Amino acid sequence: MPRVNKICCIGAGYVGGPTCAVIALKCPHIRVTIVDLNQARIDAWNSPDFHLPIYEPGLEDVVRKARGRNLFFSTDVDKGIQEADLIFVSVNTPTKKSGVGAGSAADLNYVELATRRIAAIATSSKIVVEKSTVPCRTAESMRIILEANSKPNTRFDILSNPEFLAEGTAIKDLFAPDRVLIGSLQTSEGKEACQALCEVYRNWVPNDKILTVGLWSSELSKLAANAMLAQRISSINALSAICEATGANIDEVAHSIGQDSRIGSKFLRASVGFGGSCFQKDILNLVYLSESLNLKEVAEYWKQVVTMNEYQKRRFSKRVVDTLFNTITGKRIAVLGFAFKADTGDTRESAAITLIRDFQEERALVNIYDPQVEHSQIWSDLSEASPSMSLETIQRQVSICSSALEACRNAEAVVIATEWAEFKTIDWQSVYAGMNKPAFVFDGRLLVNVEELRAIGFKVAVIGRGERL
Ligand SMILES: NC(=O)c1ccc[n+]([C@@H]2O[C@H](COP(=O)([O-])OP(=O)(O)OC[C@H]3O[C@@H](n4cnc5c(N)ncnc54)[C@H](O)[C@@H]3O)[C@@H](O)[C@H]2O)c1
Ligand SMILES: O=c1ccn([C@@H]2O[C@H](COP(=O)(O)OP(=O)(O)O[C@H]3O[C@H](CO)[C@@H](O)[C@H](O)[C@H]3O)[C@@H](O)[C@H]2O)c(=O)[nH]1
Repeated sequence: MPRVNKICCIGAGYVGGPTCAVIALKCPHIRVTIVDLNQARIDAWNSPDFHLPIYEPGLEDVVRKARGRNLFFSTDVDKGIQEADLIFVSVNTPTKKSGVGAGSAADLNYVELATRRIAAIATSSKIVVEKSTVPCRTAESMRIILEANSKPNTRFDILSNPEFLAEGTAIKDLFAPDRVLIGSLQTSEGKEACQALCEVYRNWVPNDKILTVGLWSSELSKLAANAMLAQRISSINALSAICEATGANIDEVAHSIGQDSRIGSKFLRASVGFGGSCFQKDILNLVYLSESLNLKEVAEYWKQVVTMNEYQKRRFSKRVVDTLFNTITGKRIAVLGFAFKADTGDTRESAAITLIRDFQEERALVNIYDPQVEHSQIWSDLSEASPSMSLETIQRQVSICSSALEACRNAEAVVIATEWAEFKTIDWQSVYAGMNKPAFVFDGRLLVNVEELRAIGFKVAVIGRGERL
């Protein structure tokens, strides 16, 4: 069995960075180099004050312990490839924006470029591990590219090792994963390569949590896991609409059904809609795969999960407008939270972006506060969401504030878009004093104590609760 001494990870993003930093920490005998074409990102990973490019609880501590010891960050992709005996491909696989499959298929250009680079540079045998989330059978395309371009006496074994970490809990998830999934060809060489990667994980993951399967099952399991998780959220959000219309309470409904051990209590939190770089992209990927396989009904089934999510976001912004007497023109709305979930600075597909765009279209004034998201990121997301508006126009309507209290000053309504823990301890009495009356709170994250806020004088609307404000 080949022994892994040197690992290279292509892609220093949300997955490559934390994943390989943890491998370096847990495997001091392995030299891990994370490479990326993006100089600014690598500089941030190497920054002397550990101002890392990603905010993730516990990540700085891991990087402090391993960087310079057996963990390195570099833009020298070729050297990283050349030296490694195992290479993770952890590049982005966004939804295609143009061409065949635009809007649903995964853009595999980055995976292909990285694969071609490996083929061009490698002069010794490598295990190439697909870490990015990809459609079923991508490993086959990678194998064909590598074999067609390989040098004499150089062999490539391809593995699929999808990542299941969630942002905000990435380090916790990597330290104690529910499972590590490794797919390989069921040949003796494929199984040997698989065992070599298993050995790496065995340094800290119990053996019974390391699952070895066929390549295609591994690739499909990743898409399936995200589709099932997102489907739960769309299901609970669909029920939240029924709650609002009937007077049932979604918290009580979620708790009641979650007690059934066959259903389970996790991932049943109604919200303003799921966001993040993965759920929508991966479901659309599954939809495209189903369509390409002529499985029209299967494609329609999964597509509905995304449709419901869009509906939930729209339903929420419409509720804000309807409640504020059918017009928000010229009214100030404080949006608390811009990240797609708590404990991350990531804003990809964040529901807050859609809400703010809807408020802008109604010509409201919007104050935003988020404890982690960079201001430049907010401006770039809002510009992308409203391509017909210049940044100057957007900035006449939208302000970024440095605290929740500041954002709420002179506002008519507060909208909670992200479940940051600090929003649970807001001094609502002071917020109320600074707002125009009647003062409204729209809780899209089931976060506030409704009775307490009503006692102060607020009118409170909560997702999945339809009682009078
Ligand atoms: N973000 C998550 O929580 C998460 C979790 C599990 C799986 N995934 C999957 O992992 C993959 C990576 O996601 P991410 O969030 O880390 O993306 P990301 O955009 O944060 O990082 C990808 C990095 O790859 C680099 N890159 C692209 N092509 C390159 C090349 N040819 N050579 C060197 N560097 C290159 C980019 O510059 C970028 O820094 C995706 O397929 C995603 O679906 C993401
Ligand atoms: O009960 C819930 C749980 C989550 N969410 C929302 O769903 C989105 C996604 O949350 P989460 O899954 O926690 O974060 P991600 O980082 O997107 O992680 C998902 O996507 C990753 C990328 O593929 C996978 O690796 C993870 O296993 C999978 O959980 C966020 O907007 C959450 O606010 C809800 O609305 N209700």
